[in-house]
Amino acid sequence: MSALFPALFEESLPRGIEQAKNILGPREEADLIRFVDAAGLAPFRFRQWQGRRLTRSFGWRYDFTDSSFAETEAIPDWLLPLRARAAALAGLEADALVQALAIRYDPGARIGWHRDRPVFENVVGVSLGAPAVLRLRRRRADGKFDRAELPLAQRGAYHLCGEARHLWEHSIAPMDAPRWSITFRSLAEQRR
Ligand SMILES: O=C(O)CCC(=O)C(=O)O
Ligand SMILES: [Fe+2]
Repeated sequence: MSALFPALFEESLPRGIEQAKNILGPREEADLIRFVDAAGLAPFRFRQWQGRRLTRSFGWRYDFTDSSFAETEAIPDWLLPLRARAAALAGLEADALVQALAIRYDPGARIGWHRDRPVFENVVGVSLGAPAVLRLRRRRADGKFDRAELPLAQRGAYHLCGEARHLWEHSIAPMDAPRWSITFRSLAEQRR
C-alpha cells in the first residue's frame, strides 16, 4: 500500500453491508421519483432545527421533534414492488420491512453523522438520481475514527445490518445534483 494512501482508505468496509446494482430500471426510477415528489415531503426537523432534505415516512414514523414513534399511513402500493426487492437483498420477508422513508436531497442538502434509531433493525436503502457516497465512521479507543466509504450507485441498493448498522455512524455530504433515497426498515426485536 502506497504511503500516499494512509490507513484511512486501507480500511475495508465494515461487516454488515451488502449492495445490489441496478435493482430497478431507468423508467421505474423516473416513476418512483415522480411519486416521491408528489408524496407531500416536508423538511426534516430535529428539535428546533430544520434540515434542507425533504422527507416523508410511511408505515411507522419516528418524530425527531419529540422522540415519539408511532404507526402512520401505510406504505403505499407504488412502493411495494421496490420493497419486495429490498427485502430480497436483505434476506427478509417483504412485510418485515414495516417502514419506508422517502428523502429528497436537493443540491446542498445532506444527512449528518448518525446511527439509525434503535427502534429499527435492518436498513435497506435504494438510491435514485445522482450517485452519492455513504461515509461511515466508528470512533476508536484512542479517540480517532476508523472511516470507510460506500459508493451508492444510481438505481442501486444497500443493506446495513450488524456492525455497519449498530457500531458505525453514516452520513452523506451535500452534493450539487439532486438525489432521492427510499430506505426501508424492519423493527428491532423489542418493538415487535
Ligand atoms: O439517503 C440515504 O441513502 C441515507 C438515509 C439515511 O441514512 C437515513 O434516513 O437514516
Ligand atoms: Fe441513516
